[in-house]
Amino acid sequence: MTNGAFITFEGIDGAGKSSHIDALAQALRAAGHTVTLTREPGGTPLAEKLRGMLLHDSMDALTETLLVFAARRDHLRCVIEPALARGEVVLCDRFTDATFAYQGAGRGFDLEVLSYMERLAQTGVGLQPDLMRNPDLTLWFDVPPEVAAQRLSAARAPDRFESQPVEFFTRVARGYADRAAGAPQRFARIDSSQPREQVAAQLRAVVAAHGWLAQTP
Ligand SMILES: Nc1ncnc2c1ncn2[C@@H]1O[C@H](COP(=O)(O)OP(=O)(O)O)[C@@H](O)[C@H]1O
Ligand SMILES: Cc1cn([C@H]2C[C@H](O)[C@@H](COP(=O)(O)OP(=O)(O)O)O2)c(=O)[nH]c1=O
Repeated sequence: MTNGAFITFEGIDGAGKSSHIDALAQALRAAGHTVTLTREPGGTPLAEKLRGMLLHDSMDALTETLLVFAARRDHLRCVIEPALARGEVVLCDRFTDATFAYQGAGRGFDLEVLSYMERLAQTGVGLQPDLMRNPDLTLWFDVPPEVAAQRLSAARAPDRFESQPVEFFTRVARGYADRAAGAPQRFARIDSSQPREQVAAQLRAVVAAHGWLAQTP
């Protein structure tokens, strides 16, 4: 058994995840936790190579899904499970909810096949052979797609996913909402259309409510 915690960050591109993950890692470290900060697709040398292909090379939805799960399996085996076994807090920028949202809802890939692949990729990698690894908490940055698009257009050159039209992100956002409805105990919705300071305060309050940070008065 492990005392570690697996916390994932999710949301459409431009929702504001990356703006908060470092600060949360710092707060957790200040509270005495050892934190592994990582991301998907990526987090290992192999998975980072796959990330490069996923973000820049054109491919069909099945190829995309296979690469995403291959990267995830390697990441779980080499980084996430060992960190959790050491009792660390793992903060991961995206995980399987992104696959259901982007490949499933966004690109229309079969959700039942995704569920099967999820089970296959996330089982038998840790100390408990029968356990299917899932996040303990998913921080879902929810923002209207139009707001996210506006933020992104001001921020950076788009990759293959970010250059999709706003209708794609409307489907992706719906995919996240469906995943959240299916696992309400695991998901915490962060209203990411708020100003940055309020988003940070809400985030901190959620993590504190789970006992990983002190409650602020
Ligand atoms: N609450 C916010 N209000 C306004 N702009 C924000 C907010 N949070 C993030 N941004 C800006 O929006 C852009 C996308 O944020 P980012 O954290 O990179 O999103 P993500 O990692 O979810 O794609 C960045 O330019 C960032 O500075
Ligand atoms: C994990 C994952 C990410 N993605 C996509 C979503 C993002 O557009 C992209 C990379 O995610 P991200 O790390 O959020 O990129 P950035 O920090 O540049 O915003 O990969 C999927 O399509 N499926 C997945 O399973």
